[in-house]
Amino acid sequence: MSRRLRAFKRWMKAQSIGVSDSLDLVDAGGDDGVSVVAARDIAEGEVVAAIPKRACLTVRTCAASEAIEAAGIAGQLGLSAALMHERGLGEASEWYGYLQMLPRRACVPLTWTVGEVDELLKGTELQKIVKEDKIHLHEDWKECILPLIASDPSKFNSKNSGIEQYFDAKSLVASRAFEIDDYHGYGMVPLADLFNHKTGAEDVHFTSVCSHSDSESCEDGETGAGCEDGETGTGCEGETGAVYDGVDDEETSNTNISMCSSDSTDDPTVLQMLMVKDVKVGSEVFNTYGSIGNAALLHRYGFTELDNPFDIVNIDLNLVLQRVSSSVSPRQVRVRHSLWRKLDFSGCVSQNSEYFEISSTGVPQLELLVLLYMFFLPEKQYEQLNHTNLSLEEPDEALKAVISTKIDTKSHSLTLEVANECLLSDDVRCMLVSLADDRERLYGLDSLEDDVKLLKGCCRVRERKRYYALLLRICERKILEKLRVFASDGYNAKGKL
Ligand SMILES: C[S@@+](CC[C@H](N)C(=O)[O-])C[C@H]1O[C@@H](n2cnc3c(N)ncnc32)[C@H](O)[C@@H]1O
Repeated sequence: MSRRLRAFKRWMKAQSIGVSDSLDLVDAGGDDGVSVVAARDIAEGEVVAAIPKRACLTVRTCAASEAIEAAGIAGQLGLSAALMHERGLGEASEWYGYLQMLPRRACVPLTWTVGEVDELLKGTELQKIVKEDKIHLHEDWKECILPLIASDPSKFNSKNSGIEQYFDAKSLVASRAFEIDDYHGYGMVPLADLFNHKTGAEDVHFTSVCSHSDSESCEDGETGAGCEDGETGTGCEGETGAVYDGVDDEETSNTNISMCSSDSTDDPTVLQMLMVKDVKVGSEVFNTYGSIGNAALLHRYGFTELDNPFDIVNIDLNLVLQRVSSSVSPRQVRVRHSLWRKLDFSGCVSQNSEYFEISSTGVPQLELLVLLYMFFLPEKQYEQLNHTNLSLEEPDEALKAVISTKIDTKSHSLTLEVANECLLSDDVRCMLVSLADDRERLYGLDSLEDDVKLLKGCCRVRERKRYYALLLRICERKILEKLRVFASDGYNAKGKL
């Protein structure tokens, strides 16, 4: 066992953090860090860890609580300030045994250089987003952390709370923090943050009994879940007393907990890790950070997964308008785009850009199909649609109106399949293929095959950034391939209508 793990176990024991003897903590070092492995067969329903909330590092529990609260900083920003301050205290921090286990920073794109972002994330949606994040974080630091330094230089200074330290802390908070309850808000939860992620196949859930509810258990199970400006509430004042006593005297062994089912405690001052599946001895025990695509996984946690069913590719609205302009007149693009909006259709909107999602199976967002369909609608049907009186409060009213330019919607029940088939005119299918090509060109000159070859020669441990960025590109490009198949399958499906 590594020295840092031994120190962490001693610290957990002192904090009355209970760990079941069914869990082994394994330290691989480097960016892979620690993982949790089953030391024996574990049964669904077992509580494998119990963590008093007061052992979590939050704005409420940290030594600089007053200064941070007086500055009105909450959410992830407040927690980042708390983390920076505790790290600055070194061995004097109450959380030193925990903090010495953490990497200096998480290997997330936010902490990559701009050069690395431009090279490794070229063509992916993250390239722009991460550069914007960097700018926003600089602003946050100037607007919130600099005044904190000015307000209490005994606690915050440029050495523990400089811009570098802020990026380090923010990357750790984003990739490891949990939402604890209304009172604590976000927190670093020792032990719970050692479980790695597996999409849709987790073994364990993080559970917290809500501070404002007597009976409900609020299951979150996601690290880094929630938004930047999440606020801490003021409901329940401090918790008292140790809850679980370690029963093992050996300094390097787990602080065993004896309870074995979720019924054993409904103590609102304690967080639990509850098994939701049987796990065999020797297997890794996984948590889930949520059902999210690879770009989101890389953005927040610094890794990606092959065959992630929640993976998506985005196609920007501007790219669509540009591509369509090569086939229809600028006036037609403008007028029909505007009718699409009037009918209350829109893409997804994030950070000043509007885009359409293509699912992991290559199926485009319905709104994109509607838009493309409308661009190529013959003038007569377009005029009919333009003059239809619609009550947009009715669900699917606008979609029905669009579809009724092709089929009699009264004699067809409007399923997604029917809608897809109707909207997939020859022009739409051609456009989808062209859009897949346009989107693919953003990755540069290397082909998908080149990327696959590069990945084969890339070491995940030594070249972590390149490896996961390549995997993201490859997965996105495979989705674009599936989009092309979706577009051509439309030919076969056409006869069915
Ligand atoms: C909450 S921590 C999990 C524990 C972490 N392994 C450690 O050493 O502390 C989250 C980080 O673990 C790593 N991680 C978690 N799940 C992973 C996975 N499935 N593949 C690769 N890295 C993973 C990522 O670096 C992520 O930012």
